[in-house]
This record gives sequence, structure tokens and C-alpha cells, in this order.
Amino acid sequence: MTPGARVQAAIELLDEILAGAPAERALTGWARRSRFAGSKDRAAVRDHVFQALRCRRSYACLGGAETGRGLMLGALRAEGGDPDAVFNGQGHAPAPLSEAERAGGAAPREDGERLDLPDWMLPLFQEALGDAAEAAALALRERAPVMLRANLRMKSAVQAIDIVSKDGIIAAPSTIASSAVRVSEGARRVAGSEAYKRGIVELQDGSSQAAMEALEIPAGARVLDYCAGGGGKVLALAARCEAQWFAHDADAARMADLPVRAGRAGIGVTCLTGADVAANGPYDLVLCDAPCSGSGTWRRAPEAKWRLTPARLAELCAIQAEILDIAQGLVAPGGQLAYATCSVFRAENDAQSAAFVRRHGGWSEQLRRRWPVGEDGDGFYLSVFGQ
Ligand SMILES: C[S@@+](CC[C@H](N)C(=O)[O-])C[C@H]1O[C@@H](n2cnc3c(N)ncnc32)[C@H](O)[C@@H]1O
Repeated sequence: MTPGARVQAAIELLDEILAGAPAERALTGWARRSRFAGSKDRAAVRDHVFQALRCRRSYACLGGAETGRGLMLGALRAEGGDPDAVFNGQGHAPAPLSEAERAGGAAPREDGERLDLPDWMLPLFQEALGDAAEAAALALRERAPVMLRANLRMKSAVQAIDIVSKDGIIAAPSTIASSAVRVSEGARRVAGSEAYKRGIVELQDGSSQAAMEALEIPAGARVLDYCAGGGGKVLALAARCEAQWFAHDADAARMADLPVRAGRAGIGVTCLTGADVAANGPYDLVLCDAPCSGSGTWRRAPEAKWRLTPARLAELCAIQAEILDIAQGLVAPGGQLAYATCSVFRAENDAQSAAFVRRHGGWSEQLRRRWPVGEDGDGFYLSVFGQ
């Protein structure tokens, strides 16, 4: 595909996404329909789409319209490219610019436009992050780093880097966590690499790795990952120490891949559903990696930034409180409860922790840490409560 044809494909996909289609589904459907597109074309189109979604508001200003065409025109103007070289109607390139398009578009002026945030969210960023709010919002406009977790049961980060290099993946250790490795080249080869297939590395954000390293696990403890999903957190914990590992998720289907991933990593995890969670308890540590807005991870999932509403945020906060209320009842006397989100919002983090302690007098907060949206990690929050 020519550069222009890739931009036209991104325009059509963005129109689908703006009309409500989930980005991943739209991209998969396009790839199936577009047999002519090679892997480099697919990657380039995906990059266009995700970058336009990260910067949807500012690109709409620059391009003069919140449409696929407006966003891609805005993207070209933001990059300082020559729009006429791409919008030239040749082959499968976008049609030439109209006079109105040529004259339209303006630099983003309002804070929400400049920072690519919905207006209602600006105060939430400021309330939670103060002087760091702007830097966080700007970081969410950039591509996320590709981070690997070295499975420390098998290899150190440095050894893992050497092994992945044989598959053409260039990576370096990160200071964010002892297991963390930052990929600079060959990210798309990770899933097919020997190191990945043998469980030596997993894809995992650096802040998640750091948060799991911050949890102290007594030898032989019984540990429950209560919101396990695909099991990223329990696998990170289990790579560090010997304990009995249990996983649960309200949506059991989300744990479907966990046994395979655990097997690859040489780790035994018991997946539990329904009444079995309490029947197998109590646990020395219950981790609640709760469902949240994901506001710390929006550079990876940028559509979520525009789809979140105040009502949904309130709903998520209520779910988080309910999860904590249930999970505390599963902790053994003297045990710990850990609460984590990949959000930066106070309502989901500090306020949620404080409200939990107010509701449950026997618990006190022993540790609170947060990770900013940074070079090697997403925004992440961790509270640990003890009795
Ligand atoms: C942030 S994700 C977990 C990610 C996972 N820990 C990982 O590292 O890949 C939150 C998970 O909580 C689950 N969940 C939602 N409501 C729940 C509830 N009431 N009880 C337990 N799990 C719940 C969701 O199905 C989702 O998989």
C-alpha cells in the first residue's frame, strides 16, 4: 500500500470507530477484508488509527472536523507534513482537499483541546495530580512503551534480553522493576519468539511489575488474585517467590488463557469460580486488581478516554467498593488486602482506599504507592491494608 492508501484506510476505520465500533474489532475486520495489506501495512494503519484516537480532540481542531478525514488531516498538520502530498486522490489515496478543508482547522486553544481530554475530566486530572496533571495528559497522547517481564524463576532481565535478541528483539533493562525490560526494536516479534513460547518473558507494563514487586509475600502464603483476568498479576507474583496461588474472576471466561500461561511459566495456579473462592479460603493475601477507568493506560486503549462518562466512572467506583467489601472477608486473621487500579483518578484510588478504611474499622492502610504515566510504565495505584 502507498502512504496515501494507508491514510485512506485509517480514515475509513476512524469513521467506523467514531460511529461506535470498538477499535480492535474494526481493525480486525479491515485486515480480514484487505488481503492485499501486508504486515507492514497493517502495522502502519493501526499506528495511524491509534495515534489519531490518542489525539482525537487536538487533531479534530487542526483538521477542522471530527471525522476520519478531519482527524488524519489534523495528524498530518500536527506532524508538519504536507497534506497535499497525501490527499492527492492518486491510486487509493484520499481525495484532494476541498477549499473549505484547506482553509479550515485551527490550533487547539482550550486546555481540553490541547491536552486531548474531555472537558469534564480536566478537574479530575488536576484534583488527582496537581502540577503533574498536564504532564500526565500529554504523556497519554504518546505511544506506550513495549515492556516485557522476565520470568525471574527462569532467567534474569539481562539473561532474557540476551535470549530475545536471538529473535531480533532489541531490549534493555528498566529501572522500574527488577524483572522489567523495555523493547526498542522488534516488538511485533515478541509473541512468536522462543523466549515468549518458553515462558521466559511475558508482555507486561512496567508499573504493574513494580507494584507486584512492592507486595511482600511470606513463604508458603496462600495468595488469591481476586480479579485475575488473564492472570498477569498472579503470574508476576508467582515468578518471585514460593506460595500457593489462587485466581478468581467474576467473568470466569477471562481466565481461559491462565492455565496455559502458567504452564509456560512453570507456575501452578488454581483457578476458582463461585462458592469455591470462599470454600478454599481464607487467604494470607487477597489482591484486588479492580476494574477501573483505565485512565493510566489510555495511550494503549485511547478510545476509552472518549467513551468514559461521569456515570460510568461512578458505577466503577461502586463496583470497586463492593469488591473490597467482599474481598476483605476472604483474608485470614493477620493477613493483608491489596487494592490496585491502573487509574490516576482520586475517586478510584485515594478516596476508595480512605472509604474502605472508614467502612471497615479493623483495617488500616499500611502502604500506598502510585506510579505516574511514564517512560517505562502506565499510571498505576496500589494500597495495602492490614488488620
Ligand atoms: C483490571 S482487570 C484485571 C487484570 C488482571 N489482573 C491482569 O493482570 O491481567 C479487572 C478484572 O476484574 C474482573 N471483575 C469485574 N468485576 C468483578 C467482581 N465483582 N469480582 C471479581 N472480579 C471482577 C473483570 O472481569 C476483569 O477481568
